[in-house]
Amino acid sequence: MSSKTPLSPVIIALDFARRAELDALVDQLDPSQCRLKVGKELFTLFGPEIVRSLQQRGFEVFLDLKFHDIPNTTAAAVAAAAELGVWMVNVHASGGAKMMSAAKTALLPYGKDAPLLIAVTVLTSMHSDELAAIGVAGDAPAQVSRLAALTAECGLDGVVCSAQETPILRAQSSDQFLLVTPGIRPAGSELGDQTRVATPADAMAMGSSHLVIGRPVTRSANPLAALKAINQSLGY
Ligand SMILES: O=C(O)c1cc(=O)[nH]c(=O)n1[C@@H]1O[C@H](COP(=O)(O)O)[C@@H](O)[C@H]1O
Repeated sequence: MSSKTPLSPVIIALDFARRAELDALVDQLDPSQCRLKVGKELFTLFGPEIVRSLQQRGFEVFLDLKFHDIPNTTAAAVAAAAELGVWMVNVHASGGAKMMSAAKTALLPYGKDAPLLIAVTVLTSMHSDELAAIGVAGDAPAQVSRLAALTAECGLDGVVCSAQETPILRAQSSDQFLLVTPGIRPAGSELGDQTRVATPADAMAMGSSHLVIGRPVTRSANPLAALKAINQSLGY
C-alpha cells in the first residue's frame, strides 16, 4: 500500500460518459481521501487506459465489471484485471460456486499483489418483490445471506450488499470478510434508482467495511465538499 492509501472507507463511483467531466472531478480529489471505482460505462468508453491513468495519479482502483460467465471466461477476465494492477475486482455470486472458485484460483499466481476479489449478492436497486419475478424464493436479506455464505465458502474476500443486510452478514462471517456497500445516501439526498439505502454513518455502524458512493458526490454542486462532509461524518 502507498503512503497515500486512504484510511477512509469511501470508494467514489466514477459513472461518467464524458472524459472532461471525469477529469474535472478527479483533479479535485486526492488518493488519501478515497479510492475510485471504474464501472461498466467508463470502462466501455475508455478501456484499460482510464484505469492506468487513475493509478498513475496514485489512486487505488476498484474495477467494477461484475463478471458473470462460464468459469473459464470469468477466471480469465479476473486474471486480466490482476494484470491491470487493480486494487479490487468483482463477479456476480449468482454465477455459482464453480465460477467463483475458478476466479479465486486464477488470482493465486499473483500472490500478495492479487486484487481483492468480491462478489455481488443482490443489487441494491432491487426490491424483494422483484426477486420473485426472477424465480428467487425468499426476500432480499435471505438471498443475500445465502449468496454471501457461498462466496465465503469459495474463499473470496467479501461481498457487495446493501448496508441493510450488513448486520446479518457480520453475524455469519469473519471480521475480515469485506462488506462493500453501495446504495449510500447522506441524509436528504435523492435516492435515484437505489432502493435498499443507508447513510454513510449508519452503514459503517451496521458493519460495512467500504462504502461505494456515486451521485451524492459526483453530481453534487461541490463534489469535494460533499466528500469531505462524508469523511468527516465518519471521523476521517
Ligand atoms: O457493484 C457495485 O458497485 C454495485 C452493486 C450494487 O448492488 N449496487 C450498486 O449501486 N453498485 C454500484 O454502485 C454505484 C452506486 O452509485 P450511486 O447510486 O450513484 O451512489 C454504481 O456505480 C453502481 O454500479
